[in-house]
Amino acid sequence: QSGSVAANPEQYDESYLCPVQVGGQTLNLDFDTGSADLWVFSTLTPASESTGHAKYNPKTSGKAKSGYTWNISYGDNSGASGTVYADKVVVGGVTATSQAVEAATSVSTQFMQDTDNDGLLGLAFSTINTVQPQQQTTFFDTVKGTLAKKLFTVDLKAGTAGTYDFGYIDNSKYSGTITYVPVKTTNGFWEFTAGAATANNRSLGSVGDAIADTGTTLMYLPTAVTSAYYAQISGSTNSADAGGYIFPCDADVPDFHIAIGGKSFTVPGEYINFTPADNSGEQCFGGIQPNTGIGFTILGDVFLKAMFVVFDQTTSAPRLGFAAQ
Ligand SMILES: C[C@H](Cc1ccc(C(C)(C)C)cc1)[C@H](NN)c1nnnn1Cc1ccc2c(c1)OCO2
Repeated sequence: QSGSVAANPEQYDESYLCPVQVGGQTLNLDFDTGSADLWVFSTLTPASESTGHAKYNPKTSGKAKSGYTWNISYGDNSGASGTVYADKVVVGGVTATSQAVEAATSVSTQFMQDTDNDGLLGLAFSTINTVQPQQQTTFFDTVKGTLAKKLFTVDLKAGTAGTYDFGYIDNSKYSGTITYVPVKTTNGFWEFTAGAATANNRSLGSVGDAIADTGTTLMYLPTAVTSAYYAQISGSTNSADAGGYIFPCDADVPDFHIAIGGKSFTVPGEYINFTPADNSGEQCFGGIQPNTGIGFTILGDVFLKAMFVVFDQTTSAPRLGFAAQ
């Protein structure tokens, strides 16, 4: 089988939500290549924590996996936990007849507050799934064997709907050729080595080991690369108040170029002029921030929305394919 689902951006492209049928109920989920749990707001989530969210009702067709629990905490200190059901999950027509659906019985305030978000659908490697006593497979791993090709592609866009395609590569969605690089799976992420970064024809240094993470909004780069980039924007500062680098909204924000597999890819400066940093709208928050304290270099949505990316498990060695949109 194969299929395609829309990826709808929230305001400022903070995250992208995709309609998914879970036990026959449609929920808008944040597809996350940087985590491996499919969890949803549910009728088991206290009303005080779930107003405004679509909820999964396991009573309709879910089969309880008794004694199974899950508990996830994300790098931004948000998190959720709950119990586990097996149910039918359909994404863009691709059907998992019995997928582990992790029903939330508790969610952190960040999730309560984002009422567009009805849960996450993890697309990292199942080795980092949090279900106990027995780890469960991601949606992709559950359906992989039934897909025309064991891959999915990600085509996020700036300020408009993109797509996640499962089982095929749509050649109309990218320009030029796809450049493939090997993936290191030991940490459970789609982790690869990126190369030299430049802006205004000046070297910013090497980006190095990085993860392709659709669930992260921004790019979190090595501090040396980040400071070298902002040295090119007059008036930019790393503001503890704002929580990162900001600059005058009318600044000339240079394009960011990154070498992957020997090819150069461009993130337009306008994607890096990310959002107003304050109500005055005078200062703007950068789409590139330092990876301090995160432990990984993360190429999130600001990077991904300039690219067409193939998450490929067609061979025993997973790989990532990159092309310009
Ligand atoms: C943060 C997301 C996971 C998430 C998504 C959405 C949300 C809200 C809907 C409530 C807005 C919270 C959480 C990411 N996914 N791979 C993730 N999950 N675990 N680590 N990361 C990457 C990281 C780690 C640390 C960081 C960060 C990023 O941004 C700022 O500091």
